[in-house]
Amino acid sequence: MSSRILIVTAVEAERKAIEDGLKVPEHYHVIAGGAGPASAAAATAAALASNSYKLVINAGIGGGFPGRAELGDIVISTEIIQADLGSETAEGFRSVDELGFGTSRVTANPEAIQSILSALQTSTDTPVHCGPIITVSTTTGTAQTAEELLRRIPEAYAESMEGYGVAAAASYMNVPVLEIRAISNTVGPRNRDAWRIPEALQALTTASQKLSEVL
Ligand SMILES: O=C(O)c1cccc(C(=O)CC[C@H]2O[C@@H](n3cnc4c(=O)[nH]cnc43)[C@H](O)[C@@H]2O)c1
Repeated sequence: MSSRILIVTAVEAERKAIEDGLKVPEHYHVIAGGAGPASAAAATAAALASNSYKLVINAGIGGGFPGRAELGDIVISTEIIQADLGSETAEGFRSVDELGFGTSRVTANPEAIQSILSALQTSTDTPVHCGPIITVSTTTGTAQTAEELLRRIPEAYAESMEGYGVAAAASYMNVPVLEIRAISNTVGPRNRDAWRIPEALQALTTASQKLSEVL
């Protein structure tokens, strides 16, 4: 079995933040696969078709749900959920799972979660949370959408745009997967001036340093 880990980010700045923290870079392949679930799935599938990996990680900055994950915190996924994959009906949104023609959920690898969680909790002051991370094709920009997403997935901690794409490709190839997000902004009314991207990228580098000590 391969000993390498594939890490997929959306953009180059996230890729660099991860790579800057890695202790033994040759044990990892870090790619920026593009924004959104389709680009992320395509990039992950292409990487998995040409090499074998023991684990796939989707990593980057993300939105945190207020009261669950604050700016600069780290969230590790327990489940990766495409929150907008389904149908609108007269009774409201129904996921593909409820409608019976697919799944919008991938369970993250429990052993990898535990290893990363222990490494981060014992060695950094950064708060680390474990919970579902949702994937959306459109970044949430209103309180109404944030409420609707929490109605659909009450236990969500964070939001991103790539997790489910990466997870779907990894699951298809039977490779364990998880998602890690450093919180750059709050999920809710859009306020780009309040995004803390440099701080989130720094938290990502620290997390990458620590995870590369245990994976
Ligand atoms: O402008 C920059 O310097 C810069 C540096 C690093 C990353 C970015 C991005 O815009 C990354 C986009 C990426 O971030 C995720 N993200 C962040 N916040 C949210 C959110 O509230 N809801 C959904 N996704 C979010 C997402 O995965 C994007 O692909 C810019």
